[in-house]
Amino acid sequence: MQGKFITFEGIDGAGKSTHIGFVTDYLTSRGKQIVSSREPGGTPLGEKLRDLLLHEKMHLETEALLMFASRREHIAQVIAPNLAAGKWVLSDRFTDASFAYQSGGRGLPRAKMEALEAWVHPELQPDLTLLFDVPLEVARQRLDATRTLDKFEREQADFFAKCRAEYLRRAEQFPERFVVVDSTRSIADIQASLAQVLEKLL
Ligand SMILES: Nc1ncnc2c1ncn2[C@@H]1O[C@H](COP(=O)(O)OP(=O)(O)OP(=O)(O)O)[C@@H](O)[C@H]1O
Ligand SMILES: Cc1cn([C@H]2C[C@H](O)[C@@H](COP(=O)(O)O)O2)c(=O)[nH]c1=O
Repeated sequence: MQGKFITFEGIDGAGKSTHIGFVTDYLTSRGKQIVSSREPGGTPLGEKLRDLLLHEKMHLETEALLMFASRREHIAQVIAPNLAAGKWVLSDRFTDASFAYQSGGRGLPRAKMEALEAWVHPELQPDLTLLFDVPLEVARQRLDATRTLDKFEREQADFFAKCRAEYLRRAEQFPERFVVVDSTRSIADIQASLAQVLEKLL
């Protein structure tokens, strides 16, 4: 039987990476085999592209194309074969991030993103997308507290406002797969909600 595909989304600092370990443990305890991965990245070539994408300046369309190049490799090497083998694949970001960042944040016309999506994965969509949603100021405080910022994380508030708005628009467009998680709550509260969401998928 085909496994399920779960994606984790949100603006930088929203808290999505924090919960991937919890979801992995929860599903493992329910007998699922889990493969956890990320975008950009997830394969040796994808990780090289990630390094470029997070640290080099480039044309907006180059950025969008490299995101999808990394994704194509990720689907071919990790996502598709593992789903076919019955494993559950968790990905820290997928195509909704391209809509949020390259279209919403940077302004690439949505039609171009839709064309790339239709080319690279015409059949594949996540079974569940967890969108961790927080006001920009909360995300910014969490980031500042923890790390050296990359190219995206150094963007201004206006950029993240547009990314967040595009994420929320996607959630409205695809209510059958999106769950918007209020990520201002405590980690324990969020994980209690996640358990309820996951139960419905099992
Ligand atoms: N609900 C929460 N309450 C308080 N702190 C949180 C919460 N969720 C995450 N954090 C903290 O915020 C910081 C950022 O979290 P995390 O790395 O999960 O964010 P992220 O959305 O994955 O960011 P990025 O996309 O940049 O990797 C971490 O220090 C984490 O411990
Ligand atoms: C998949 C994808 C990612 N991005 C951006 C979003 C983040 O700022 C970085 C990845 O960093 P993270 O800490 O691992 O979340 O890349 C993007 O702009 N477009 C995409 O498609």
